[in-house]
Amino acid sequence: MTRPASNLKINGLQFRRGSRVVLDAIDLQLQSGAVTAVLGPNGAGKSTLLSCIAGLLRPERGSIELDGTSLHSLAAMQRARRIAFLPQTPEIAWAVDVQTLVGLGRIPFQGVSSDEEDRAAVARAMTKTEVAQWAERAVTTLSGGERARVLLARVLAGESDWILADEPFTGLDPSHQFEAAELLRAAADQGGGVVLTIHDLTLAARIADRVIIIDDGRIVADGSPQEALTPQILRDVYDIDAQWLEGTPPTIAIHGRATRG
Ligand SMILES: Nc1ncnc2c1ncn2[C@@H]1O[C@H](COP(=O)(O)OP(=O)(O)OP(=O)(O)O)[C@@H](O)[C@H]1O
Repeated sequence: MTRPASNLKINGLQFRRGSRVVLDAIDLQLQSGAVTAVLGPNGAGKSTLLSCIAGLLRPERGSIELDGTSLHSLAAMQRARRIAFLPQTPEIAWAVDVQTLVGLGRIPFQGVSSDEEDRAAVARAMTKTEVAQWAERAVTTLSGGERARVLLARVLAGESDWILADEPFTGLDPSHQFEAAELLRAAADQGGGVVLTIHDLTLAARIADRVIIIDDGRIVADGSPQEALTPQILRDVYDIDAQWLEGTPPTIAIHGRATRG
């Protein structure tokens, strides 16, 4: 099943925390059918950008449009049906079972889809992420990585046009990182839009069609992984010496902190 094309258009976005400008002059057009990876140092503004695009934070300046409609003119539930958000450190305060937690991904569809459709979407998401085995278990009894897969299942259960995922691979072992990456890739291949933040350069290069690098609240690189993750940009942004290694697929070797001459 392929979805109709969708786009997110961000113009002149500025977001402040108190007097501090955390994001500035962000202009971006995001197209569905692709995986966009947002990278940058700690505190650069990546999570803030995703929260703005999800409609959870309201920027002081600029506009965000979803298919030509201002994001903030949409009702919260309407927005949530189109854009699913996986936060970086989701709090799970209560011992809800896995199936119920994944079902929370269907809340925006209450009154819109049938119980049967909701159950089927939850089952699909749990199968894809291989969490069905824990359906009855309290989420609080799962390991960090197991919980990360359940949270990914919750986002997939929404079957929304867009998935915004803030560091979705954190805490996952290498095999499950690839599995999660493949699930997000598949969502994009089926016409969905995927925007994720990530710190792993090689995984970003492998999974993303487009890489956006943010430094100190501004976009400093935007292009294919080869265009955006150049040794010079990596040196400027992260202060590291890194190089691309030939291979299938290519990888990025980090030699260490940049040596200053
Ligand atoms: N609730 C908050 N109150 C005040 N400042 C905040 C708040 N949340 C984030 N910030 C600040 O805004 C800046 C951008 O934070 P953000 O979480 O967007 O960075 P990030 O690029 O996602 O970082 P990381 O890679 O460490 O997750 C940081 O300097 C951070 O300290």
